[in-house]
Amino acid sequence: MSAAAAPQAEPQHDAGSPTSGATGTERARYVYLGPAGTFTEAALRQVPGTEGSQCDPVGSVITALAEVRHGTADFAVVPIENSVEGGVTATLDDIAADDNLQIRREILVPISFVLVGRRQLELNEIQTVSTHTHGWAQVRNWAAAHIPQAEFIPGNSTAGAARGLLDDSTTYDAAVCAPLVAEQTGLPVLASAIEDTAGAVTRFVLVSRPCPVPAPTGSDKTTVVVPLPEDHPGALMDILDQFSTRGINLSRIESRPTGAGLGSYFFSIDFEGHVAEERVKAALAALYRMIPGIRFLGSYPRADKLKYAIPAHTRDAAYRAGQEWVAAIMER
Ligand SMILES: O=C(O)C(=O)C[C@]1(C(=O)O)C=C[C@@H](O)C=C1
Repeated sequence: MSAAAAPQAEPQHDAGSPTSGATGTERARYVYLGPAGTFTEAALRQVPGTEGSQCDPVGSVITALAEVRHGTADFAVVPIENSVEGGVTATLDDIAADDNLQIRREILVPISFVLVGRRQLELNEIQTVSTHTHGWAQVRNWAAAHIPQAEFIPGNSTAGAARGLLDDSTTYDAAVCAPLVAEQTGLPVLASAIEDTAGAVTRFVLVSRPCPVPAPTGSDKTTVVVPLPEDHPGALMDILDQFSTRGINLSRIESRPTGAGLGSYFFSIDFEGHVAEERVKAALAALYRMIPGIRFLGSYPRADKLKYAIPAHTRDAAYRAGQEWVAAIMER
């Protein structure tokens, strides 16, 4: 099926999809980085159709993606990018590892943190504080100013760190988490709105096994993974050229080590546009000719529904006009 002809596959309609792993009578199973109260759960709750579905917390991003790969879950919601701290490397690396996953939609969650304690404590009494490393990175200036004596203990998630305080055997004094977790647990809030950057946002993605690409909405994003070719001077410039020459705007590009050795990298790239657009097809085909190891991770609707401008000479109509002109020459 061509991408353009593919139906708009909203996740709530996926239960009957042969690629979703669930049949028409089964409920789809969603997994997310838990426990209850993580920002990832807040992202999951924004996905239409999750209300009547089985939604299970798991211990890590890697576990969530593995469940989808192995077909024990239909969908995973995982964090991919934070407006302050950048890419979530566990997600970027794992999602790029093979062709068994596809991004179906993106979800944006505003981020604000509170400091909760095992009991009511003065800030200068806190010796140890736990949270997710990405959470810590977003409050580190506040921590340096207000609890400089506190040692950071990395946790699997913000909510996991906070819920750990309910356990008598936990040794740390405080945790950084979402305000909702303080409400859910009743843990005392020692400080509020402690994020270093007001208005921070984390971007999450809903991931399934590969399936037909949803139809373009006119406000879409595409994610690809491009290995950095060896012995190709100017490779990055040549990669970027494929986008710029076709008027395609990148919204994220990050280089990540492949793990195969020093100097071995791949680029994780998001750009504005949908694989059904002629300019995007042309760019992807050109990249494939240059770097056959390129991976397509999905075209999906933008969460902010922002319409982007497509330069006139790279619109589908312009591509068609060009193709017709060449065809007319061949028919002379
Ligand atoms: O620990 C959580 O609550 C998460 O959902 C993970 C996560 C992340 O990986 O960035 C999500 C949003 C916040 O930026 C901090 C942590």
